[in-house]
Formats: sequence, structure tokens, C-alpha cells
Amino acid sequence: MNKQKPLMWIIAGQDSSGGAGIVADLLTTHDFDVTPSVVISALTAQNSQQLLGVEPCSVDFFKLQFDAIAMLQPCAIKVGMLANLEQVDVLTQTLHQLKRQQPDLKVVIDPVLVSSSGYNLGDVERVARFDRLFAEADLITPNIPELMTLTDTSIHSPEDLVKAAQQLAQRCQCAVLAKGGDSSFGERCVDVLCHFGSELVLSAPRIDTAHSHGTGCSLSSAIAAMLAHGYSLFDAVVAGKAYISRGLRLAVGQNSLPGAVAHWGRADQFADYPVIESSKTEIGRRYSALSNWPVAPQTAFARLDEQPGFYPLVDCFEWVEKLLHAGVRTLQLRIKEMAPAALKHCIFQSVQLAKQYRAQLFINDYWQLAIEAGAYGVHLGQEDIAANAVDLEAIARAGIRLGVSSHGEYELLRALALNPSYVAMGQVFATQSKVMPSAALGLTRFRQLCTLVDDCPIVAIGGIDLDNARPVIEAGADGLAVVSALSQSHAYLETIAKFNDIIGE
Ligand SMILES: Cc1ncc(COP(=O)(O)OP(=O)(O)O)c(N)n1
Ligand SMILES: Cc1nc(C(=O)O)sc1CCOP(=O)(O)O
Ligand SMILES: [Mg+2]
Repeated sequence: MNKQKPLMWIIAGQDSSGGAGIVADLLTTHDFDVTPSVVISALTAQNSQQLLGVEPCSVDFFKLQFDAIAMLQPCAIKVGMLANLEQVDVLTQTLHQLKRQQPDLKVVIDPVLVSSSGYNLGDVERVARFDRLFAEADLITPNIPELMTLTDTSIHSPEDLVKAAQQLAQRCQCAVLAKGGDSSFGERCVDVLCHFGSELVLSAPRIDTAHSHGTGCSLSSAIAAMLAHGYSLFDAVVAGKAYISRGLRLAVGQNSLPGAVAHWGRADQFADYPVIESSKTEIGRRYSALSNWPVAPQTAFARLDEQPGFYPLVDCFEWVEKLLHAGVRTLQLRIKEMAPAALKHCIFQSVQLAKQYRAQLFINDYWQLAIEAGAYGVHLGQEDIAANAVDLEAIARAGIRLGVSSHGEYELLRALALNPSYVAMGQVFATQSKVMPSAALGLTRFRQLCTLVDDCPIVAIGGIDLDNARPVIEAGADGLAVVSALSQSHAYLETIAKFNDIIGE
């Protein structure tokens, strides 16, 4: 059965060269599997170097286009070039109404005030009118000239860029992705997402190409499309940025003229994905990154001796014992509530028994006890690592393996940056065993994420049972972590045997 794609509205201008504007937007929506509806703001006569003219759409016809698509309820809206302030006002009202009816609607605005081909709608007076429009946005994506116009500041350094982005985010009460690609602050291109007290600093290599027309349109469309699919803002920005890096890498132009960024599918190579900077990296510090995500320790984490395979998570020694007797080779002790003395006893007892079986026993959360007990490995979530000042160097030096959770593109990149012994990805399917802050990935997205991982075992987790295990393995998992498939099984030995059969096929 064909699944309906999410709907996305695009409000933008037409570019006669096809490199930017609505053509770039449509090619992007195609690559991201969303169904577009279109409101044209203007016809433009332009190419990658020159803007020859703009023919704005009349306000009445601009409105009529909205009337025509009113029944096609969008999950996200991308706004690109607007031709005049009347259009800005009509759109502001339309978005205001739509957002009242549908509070989860996502709006991404690429404030096309200053384009690479010479378009300029941005003087200070006009900017004030845009503020009302931006108040309806979830995200705005200015480049440096636009950010300078919108904040009436000069940007000559990373500090200026961050300050201006924060100022705009505060003023308009929405997230701001400041695109630093035009800057000459360093060898790498750095984008900063300011988002209500948190921020994301992304860096990517500068790609030497003349074919960059349409990057701003394509990036904002890619982000809006990802939001339409229900991705988090951080995941959408990371995937959007990777899409542009891939497009720039593959762009060839036409007839030896500078041309447009390529639209040849979503990024499926790790190399196209940005680095997520933090206060622990040099670039992150220059851009005042707030995140304290650590860098990989000097000592590499020990590797797994065997692929994780069938990987049950249990909460007591009795289960550890039963599973080891049953021949399970990789398992996790995941205890959420136990008095400290009993907890320590349980961990030490389990580690000792697992050693006798030469099994790969991971201790969840309690990394200090895991080091003390000499455990095979520890498993940590991203909150555990970010919040608890985990001593990764101590874990690695003790020869203990590290597994790290991830729930999408952004967390996967952060996890891989630590060079862990395995990375867990979840929840693949909806789980009943834990309250999750994010939606299930589903098989398609899980498969896409797997393509980004080269040399690190992947453990799939969340809602995995005997009925859905096979496609998860086929999608790229090296291990299947389960809670309820085992704890709720009436015949656990049989269940283990069946999982092993599926994994071994
Ligand atoms: C194999 C595996 N994957 C994911 C998790 C979840 O870890 P975390 O995000 O830290 O959540 P808690 O398990 O601590 O609730 C895991 N434990 N194991
Ligand atoms: C502990 C845990 N972590 C998850 C993640 O996605 O990080 S899902 C999960 C629970 C998995 O239980 P079940 O196999 O019963 O769905
Ligand atoms: Mg945890």
C-alpha cells in the first residue's frame, strides 16, 4: 500500500535559470519525500550571476493561490522570496490563522532579503514589517548579509555572528539558523542555530565550487521537509546541512558557467554530514558553543569481541544468570531502582558470572561501579554523558567498552564522535517499556541512519520482537536490543533461539 507523503506548502519566487527559488524547492521536496503545494510570489528573470528583473504577483492573485490550496492542510510551510511588503502582510495574516488552527504546523522562513544574484528587499524600514511575519515562524535562516540587515549590525567575527543570531532569536521569539558559509572567519563553514537558550554549532569543510546557486532555498526547504516528517529541529538542520554539502560536492553546472547546487538525493555518506561542535572543541569555543559534549578520549574504547547479535536488557542478577546459562553472548544489566548496597552487589555478581562465560555484559548508567567491578562494557545515554560529567578517559583506560544511545541524525553524529564500541539507535518501533521524548524512527529512517555508520557496530532498540526483527537486521543492525520481547515471553529459551536464528540467517 502506498503511504501518503506529508504535505508542505512553498511560498517562493520563480527563478528563470531553475537554480534557485521554486525549482530548487520542488527538487528538494522530491528528494525528501514530501508533497508540495506552491504559492508563487513573483516571477524573476535571473541566473546564478545576475538578476534582470522581478515581476511581483498581484496581491489578489497571491491571496487566491492560498484560497486554492486551503484544503491541502500542510505539515510544514517554507517561505522564500517575497516580492513586496503587501505580500509580507498577507502572509503574516495567513500564517497567524493557520497556526491558531494547527499549533503543530512548522514554519521555516528563508528571509530572502539579499540574494547572491543581486535581489535586495532589505532596508531598515522594511525590516520592521518582517518582524511580524517572523513572529509566526519556528525557524528563520538568514545568511550573513541578511542577518546584518535584520539586526542592523556588522558581522566581522564569530562572536558578532552569534550575538546577532541570539539577538534576532530573542526579538522574534523563534529559532534562528545563522548561515556562516559566506564568512571568511576560518577554513570551515560554520552555521549556528540559536534556539531558546540552547544552540547548535555545526561546521563543515568549505567546498570549492562555483556551483552554489540555490543553496539557501534548498537548505530551508530541506529543513521544512524534515520537520513535515516530524523530525526534531536539530535533526532537520543536521540533515539539511548534509544535503547541501552533498549537493555542492556533486554540482557540475552547465556550459562551464557557474551553476546551481545539485539535487541528487539525500546525503547517505558520513563525510557529507557536519561536525557538531561543543565547548570542548576549538571551533565550538570560538562560536561560544554552550553544549559541553565531550570529545573522544585519547585512549580508544576497546572494541567488541563479537557482534552484539541478540542483546537482551534485564534488571536483576537472576535474569543475567538465566540468560548466560541459555548461551546469550551479549546482554545488559539495566537497573533503574535499587538500594545502593544491593545495586553494587548485583553489578559485581553479574560481572563476575559474565566473565566466567566470557560474555559481553554491559552495565547501564553506573559507569563508576562498572569500572570498579571490571565490567566488559557500560551503556550510556546522551543525557547521561552530557549531564553527569562522565569520565570517558577513565572508562577507556580501564579497557571497558562503551555503548552510546542515539535517536536521530544529531545524536548519532554526537555518539560517533566519541568513537564508541557500539552505537544504539532507537526507538526503531514504538516501545512500551520506556517513556520516550521522540517518535519512533521507523524502518526507512533507521535504514538511512545505518548508511552513515561505517565501522561501528549498530544496535537497534525499541519495539523489536520476533515479527519485526528480520527487516531490522536487513536494514543494517548488527544487534537487536530487547526488553519486553524477552520479559513478556512465556517460553524465553524458545524466544532466544528464534532471535538467534533470525540474526544468523
Ligand atoms: C542498547 C541500549 N540502547 C539504548 C539504551 C537506552 O539508554 P539511555 O538512553 O541511557 O536510557 P536508559 O536505558 O538509561 O533508560 C540502552 N539502555 N541500551
Ligand atoms: C531502554 C530503551 N531505550 C530505548 C531507546 O530508544 O533509547 S527504547 C528502550 C526500551 C526498549 O524496550 P522494548 O524492547 O520493550 O521496546
Ligand atoms: Mg541511561
